[in-house]
Amino acid sequence: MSGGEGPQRFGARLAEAVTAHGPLCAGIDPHTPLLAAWGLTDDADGVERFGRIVVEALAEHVACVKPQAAFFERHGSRGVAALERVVADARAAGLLTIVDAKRGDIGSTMAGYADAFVGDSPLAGDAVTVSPYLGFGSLRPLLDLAAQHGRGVFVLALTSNPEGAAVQHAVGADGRPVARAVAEAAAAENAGATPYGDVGLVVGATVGSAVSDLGIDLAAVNGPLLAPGVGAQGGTAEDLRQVFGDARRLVLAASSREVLAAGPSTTALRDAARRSADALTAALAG
Ligand SMILES: O=c1ccn([C@@H]2O[C@H](COP(=O)(O)O)[C@@H](O)[C@H]2O)c(=O)[nH]1
Repeated sequence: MSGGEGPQRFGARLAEAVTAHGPLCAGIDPHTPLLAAWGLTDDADGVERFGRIVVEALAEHVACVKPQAAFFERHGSRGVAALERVVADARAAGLLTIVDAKRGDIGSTMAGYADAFVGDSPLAGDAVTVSPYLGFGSLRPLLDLAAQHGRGVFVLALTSNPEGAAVQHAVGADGRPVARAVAEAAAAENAGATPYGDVGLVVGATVGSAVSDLGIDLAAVNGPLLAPGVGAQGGTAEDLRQVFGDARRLVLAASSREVLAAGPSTTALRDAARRSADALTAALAG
């Protein structure tokens, strides 16, 4: 979608936000111990308050936020309504939102997830995470609706957890490692887009040498590379340079618990996020 024909594309909006605020996507993960530490109840009201505090603290200070849908869904319909209000709050504050929902299903059901997460539903943020492990092609309805609405999609490629390798490093029938096939499919979606396309990948900060070992050309993806695992999972800003190499200009690092541990003070949250964004900017520069 080019300028003037519809909503500004996600890739363009994200690139602008990263230029303004640095490559940090702050997670909104209201874990039970964090809710307790913040003096909040472990229910729908607590997770909503938690999310809205993060939005208030970080709007105009970070490129985007990533609410983790699981922590809202665990409180049922009231939790889902809380997530909707956090997404609305972020939008009103001008903060980009990636809803980390990791949906994936057969194509016909994917159309339902598309309506929920990249269509007109109140659950739709600026982008959503999805799983390609029912086949990249099964994502088609969601990829198409996201493009129509100027929204983004982050496809799991090399996840930050150690168990992911058993599936993602496996070599498929066509001789390509599964994660490389996912990366090449994302690249095809983004061909020709500037500054980059709307279909990103999830590649953990903790994956070590997997990108080069599997022969994955991340720069060719030409889409944002969401890198969770910085902070609580042991990944560092310096690791990102090693993992992403020439593709580092595409990196959007995700960090949740490390930043959230500074709350509930909005000033302390903001300071923690700024420190993290500055370290990431420095590590990824040049
Ligand atoms: O490969 C992945 C994909 C997603 N995540 C999510 O990111 C955050 C990480 O939280 P931290 O507190 O910074 O560890 C969380 O919501 C995960 O579900 C990931 O970690 N790895």
